[in-house]
Amino acid sequence: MNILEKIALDKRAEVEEKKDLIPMKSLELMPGFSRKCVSLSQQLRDSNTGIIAEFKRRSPSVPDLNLNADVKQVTGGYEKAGASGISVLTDEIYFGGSMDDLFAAREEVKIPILRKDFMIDEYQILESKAIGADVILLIAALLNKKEIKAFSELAKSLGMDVLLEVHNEEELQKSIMSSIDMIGVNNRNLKNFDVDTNISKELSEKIPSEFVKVSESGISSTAAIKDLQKYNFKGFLIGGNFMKTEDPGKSAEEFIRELKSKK
Ligand SMILES: O=C(O)c1ccccc1NCC(=O)[C@H](O)[C@H](O)COP(=O)(O)O
Repeated sequence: MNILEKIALDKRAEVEEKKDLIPMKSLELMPGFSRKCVSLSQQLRDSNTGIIAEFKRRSPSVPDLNLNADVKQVTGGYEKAGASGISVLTDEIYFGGSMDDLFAAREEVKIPILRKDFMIDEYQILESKAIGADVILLIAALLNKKEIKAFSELAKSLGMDVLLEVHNEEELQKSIMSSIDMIGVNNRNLKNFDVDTNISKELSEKIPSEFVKVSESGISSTAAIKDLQKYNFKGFLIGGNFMKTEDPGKSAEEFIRELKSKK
């Protein structure tokens, strides 16, 4: 069983438990439901930098990234740095995140927040809206075409944007549909954790132009972004490169300043 299959298995058990604790109907009474979402895809279209800065304490590939990081301090720093959006890991078992982290980030920032988790049930889409997310992530490797359609249409009906993540052409082909806003290419091979931004470049021309293209994982230099921009990528999801430092907000600020200064 690969790591993604393992995560999905645990996630199913977690979601079933949650459904008993907070029924779907109760989610609709939570504050996020009355909040109007801010569109990440629009922010990326309008930006010359397009950084989606991620808050994560640890991950399967880096188990001790920044275990004691303060979510408000980091996400506030990312917003001040000029990030177009923020990604918050809410998975607890593998990433040390929580719904409280996203809730706290929502209190701190105005820019769009992507809920980074492993969506396998409609319950999680409603939950994302309830806690104040603007965007959900759907991972094509975890879902069939029918699920991608149902989950993305539900998210759109709640006013959220949808970022659909692929790692190969087969996943891309099954995911092309009008309820998707952004297509993210994950440069990380989740079987062995190798990262290679050439995956983004190779898939770029196969992504129809109506979708905002996002390159995810393993980005650690402004030169890599300048290169990916030549392939029409507008969004760049960066986690470890910022979170491994003592002050991720400052690290993002220096990175974005350097990116802006490059022709
Ligand atoms: O990061 C991992 O080890 C990982 C393992 C299994 C599933 C997902 C994983 N990462 C989630 C992400 O998508 C990344 O956190 C995100 O793209 C940022 O990547 P990076 O800039 O390389 O930290």
